[in-house]
Amino acid sequence: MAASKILAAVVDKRTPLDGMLDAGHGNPAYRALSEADRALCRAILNATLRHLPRIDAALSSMLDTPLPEGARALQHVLTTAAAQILYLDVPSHAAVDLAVEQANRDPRNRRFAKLVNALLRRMVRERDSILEHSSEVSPVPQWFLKRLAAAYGKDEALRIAEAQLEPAPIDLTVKSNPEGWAERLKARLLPTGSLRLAAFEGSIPSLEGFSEGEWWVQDAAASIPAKLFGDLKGKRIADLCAAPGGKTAQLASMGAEVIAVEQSSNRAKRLRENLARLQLSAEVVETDLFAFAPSAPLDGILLDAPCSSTGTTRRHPDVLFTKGVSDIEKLAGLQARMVRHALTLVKTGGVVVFSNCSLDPLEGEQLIADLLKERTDVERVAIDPADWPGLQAAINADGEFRTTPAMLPAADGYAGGMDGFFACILRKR
Ligand SMILES: C[S@@+](CC[C@H](N)C(=O)[O-])C[C@H]1O[C@@H](n2cnc3c(N)ncnc32)[C@H](O)[C@@H]1O
Repeated sequence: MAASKILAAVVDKRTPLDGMLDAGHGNPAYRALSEADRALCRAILNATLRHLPRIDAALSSMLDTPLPEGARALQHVLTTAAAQILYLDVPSHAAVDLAVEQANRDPRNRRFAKLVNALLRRMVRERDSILEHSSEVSPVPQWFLKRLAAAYGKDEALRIAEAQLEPAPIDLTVKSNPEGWAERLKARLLPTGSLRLAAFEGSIPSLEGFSEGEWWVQDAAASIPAKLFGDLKGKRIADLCAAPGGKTAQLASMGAEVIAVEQSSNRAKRLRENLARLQLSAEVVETDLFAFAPSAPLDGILLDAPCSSTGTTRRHPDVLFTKGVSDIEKLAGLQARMVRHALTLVKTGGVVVFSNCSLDPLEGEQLIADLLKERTDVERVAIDPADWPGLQAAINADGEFRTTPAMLPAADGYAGGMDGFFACILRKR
């Protein structure tokens, strides 16, 4: 019940999923559920959104005539039931019964209850053949597949789209001794220096080293930008979009004097809490970065800018339904202004590391190419693939990092993939 309502808010109103699944302030239908039902609701929503184009295709191939325009609520009931039948390890008959009950409960949909029953029962019977044919349908919405194909070519676009069907594994960044922690946590040491946990369902805080602040959760790709600074001992660095603080923590543990700038006070609170657990220190400044004025020019800036987040669809499958091309264009414009502002805050010879978790060149390669065309006082410092063994394929011809979920093959029983990230180094001449 809650799942189909929340799905409606994502798909019809473009409401991001995270906020609605917040235990304190989330959607009332979700908050009314028990812990176990909340977990099931999250699993249903993630499976539904991850496979939505394929579920929609399967449902419409089984309907002689499309559902009427006014039956959106019914469509969401069917889609969440189909996700359970096709992609979740839950009893199919319970999913069918619940969907029929939901149709009966809503006066607008009551007349469709028999259809819901027949359609979903057929889906249970034909499950294997539906799944077999599902690969004929793009796993991501067409608008996104088109943008991926234009940027990466058709074959790579499909590999990236397929990779986003897998939930992201959990990666950790450790303060020190990655080999030792890999052994203790039975994790795989990745070429980024991150640790990847084996399939994990427990609670993160119960893992060894969490309460001692020895590590934090951070996708392998997200750990790359801070590492691009090299030696940071004694350097003054501002992290301009800092919360929840994964990169601030890296900069602080690399020995920098860090100013963490964050405009959202809720997120700044989380950043402070995270730093406290990790026993790392940074000056936290709660402000819009455009109003941030350090007392003296800085040695460096990390600008991990707000973006369309299309590189994080493995963990946020709602992104492809809440964001679109106009958001990418708008965010690219904001990032272009942010990076120009960041360049005013560093000293001559200082660097700005620019990064974000978008897969779209408009927010990465293109944005930097436009900046370099316009500014002769800024140069790009090429990242040397020889410094990044195992990640050479993620460094483009211009010396920028471009990771995608299709990179980093699975190995030794550990999942593959990493977030889509763009990162580059700019130096002020
Ligand atoms: C992609 S997240 C940053 C993630 C962070 N760097 C990390 O590694 O944990 C972007 C952050 O920038 C903040 N932000 C967005 N616009 C901002 C602005 N104009 N000034 C300061 N912070 C901003 C958002 O509130 C959000 O916390």
